[in-house]
Amino acid sequence: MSVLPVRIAFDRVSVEFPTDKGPMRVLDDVSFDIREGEFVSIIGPSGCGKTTLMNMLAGFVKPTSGQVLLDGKPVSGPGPDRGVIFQEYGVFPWLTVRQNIEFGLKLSASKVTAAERAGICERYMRLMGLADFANHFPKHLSGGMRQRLAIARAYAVRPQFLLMDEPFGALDAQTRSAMQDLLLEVLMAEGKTVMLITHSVEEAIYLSSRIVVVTARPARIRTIIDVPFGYPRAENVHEDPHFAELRAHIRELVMQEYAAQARQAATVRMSD
Ligand SMILES: Nc1ncnc2c1ncn2[C@@H]1O[C@H](COP(=O)(O)OP(=O)(O)OP(=O)(O)O)[C@@H](O)[C@H]1O
Repeated sequence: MSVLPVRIAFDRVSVEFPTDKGPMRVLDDVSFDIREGEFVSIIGPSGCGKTTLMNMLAGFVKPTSGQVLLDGKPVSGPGPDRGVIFQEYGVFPWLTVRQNIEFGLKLSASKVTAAERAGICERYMRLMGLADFANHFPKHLSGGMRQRLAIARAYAVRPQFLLMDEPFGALDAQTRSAMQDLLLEVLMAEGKTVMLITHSVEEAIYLSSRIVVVTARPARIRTIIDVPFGYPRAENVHEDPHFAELRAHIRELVMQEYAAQARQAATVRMSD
């Protein structure tokens, strides 16, 4: 069996941010690779450093030590090869729904004609349930619709990499599940390499090929778990007994890290 190439490499990465009390270490010696076409989820306690990990890959934050490599080259800044979707709506309030989706396409290195652009726009507006709102501005959309617009904007550019930070966290359960299925469809059709941050163990197992569990801050790798389900992923995988076992196992690990975080916080309070 041929081994697919490594596209993303975190190589002994540490990050420290300056604070009033001196440098705060957020990531500590993190190393892992993501291969072509892999879907890797990152899961761990709140505030442990997951977004910082993604921000380095997106090119917004530089490591204090170690390096983040994209196809073997250190990340030097943001680029159109990486579609980034944040927790908070990444839409331009001064552009309509259609203009928001078209925006990235106009910038995109892969030149598309105006007719192709219009076609891609229509397709994503339809898929995201936004077709009737093409000429609306974001302020007239619900929070969930704005988030779907942000997702549509990222997908429309067809980036090689999708970097998603809790993209579905603010959506209602039904929309969240529809968005997960749509993401799997987009991946099947276009074959991307994905890094997803999520607080949902269920979501991580349903979507990923591997799950990286990170520790309480400073985030280190606690363990990396191979998800034993292939693609296209059957929707009823949720009912597989292995799914329940894996969910219980990962929940236990994450709970342990939350407990470690609470202990650390108590120690800091006592030493204040
Ligand atoms: N640019 C920055 N300057 C200073 N501190 C920062 C910066 N970015 C993040 N931090 C701090 O680093 C820590 C980790 O933040 P990060 O957003 O990476 O965590 P997270 O695991 O993604 O959290 P959550 O799950 O709650 O989104 C937090 O304490 C945060 O306040």
